[in-house]
Amino acid sequence: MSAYVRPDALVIALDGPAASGKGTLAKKIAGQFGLPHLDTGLLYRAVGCGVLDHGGDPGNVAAAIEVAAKLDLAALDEARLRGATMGEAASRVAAIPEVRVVLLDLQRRFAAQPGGAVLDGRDIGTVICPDAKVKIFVTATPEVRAERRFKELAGRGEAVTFEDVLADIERRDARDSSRTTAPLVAAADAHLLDTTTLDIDAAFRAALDIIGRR
Ligand SMILES: Nc1ncnc2c1ncn2[C@@H]1O[C@H](COP(=O)(O)OP(=O)(O)O)[C@@H](O)[C@H]1O
Ligand SMILES: Nc1ccn([C@@H]2O[C@H](COP(=O)(O)OP(=O)(O)O)[C@@H](O)[C@H]2O)c(=O)n1
Repeated sequence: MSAYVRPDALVIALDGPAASGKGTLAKKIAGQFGLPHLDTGLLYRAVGCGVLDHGGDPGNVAAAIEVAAKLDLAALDEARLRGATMGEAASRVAAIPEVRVVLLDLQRRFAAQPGGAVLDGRDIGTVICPDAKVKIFVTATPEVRAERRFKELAGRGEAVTFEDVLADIERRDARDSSRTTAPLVAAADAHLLDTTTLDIDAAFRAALDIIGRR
């Protein structure tokens, strides 16, 4: 069952590949407009993490569905979920169509809050909120994205190399783009925002410009 979104609500959808900067932009946009923000990648990371914690394989359909069905948004351990191994596990459970079905309603209900909401992920503009007022597809070259994620993970004390991070990003992008259900693809009516040569402030200004032109 899909949630009813008021016609005057400002729903903003940001999608894009790993470490393109969509989460950073989504947070800043939500702050600017006083809207709630949902990082939908965290949901898939939490499912992957839950399966791993029970000693399971993220490719195990039954185990992933069971964890997804019991997901508690209030109990997400964000710091842990942002670790490199969780990104890979997330991408594997995210390729299971039944897991996506279980998480669909939760995301739509979040988007249906009275004033609107900002959601970031892979399929927000295409599947979760096809009627979003603004859709932005955030990209950057794989090398620049890997550099950003490498700095982030190294800053958290994770023992990673740039080469490992780049390989992880390319593997996840390929899996996310080629899966049959809700693949990573820009919605036909999304605005493309390439952040390769933009710092966070410049990317934020470009996003505000897109939103202002809606
Ligand atoms: N335009 C940018 N320039 C430089 N670093 C950025 C930019 N946007 C985001 N970052 C940094 O890159 C990393 C990944 O950004 P994040 O917003 O988490 O990406 P995503 O949500 O697309 O995976 C974070 O450490 C963030 O601070
Ligand atoms: N709406 C979404 C969000 C994330 N995901 C999956 O979850 C994984 C982790 O998403 P994320 O947004 O936390 O990853 P990063 O872009 O931050 O690296 C992605 O690689 C996707 O496989 C998805 O399928 N659909």
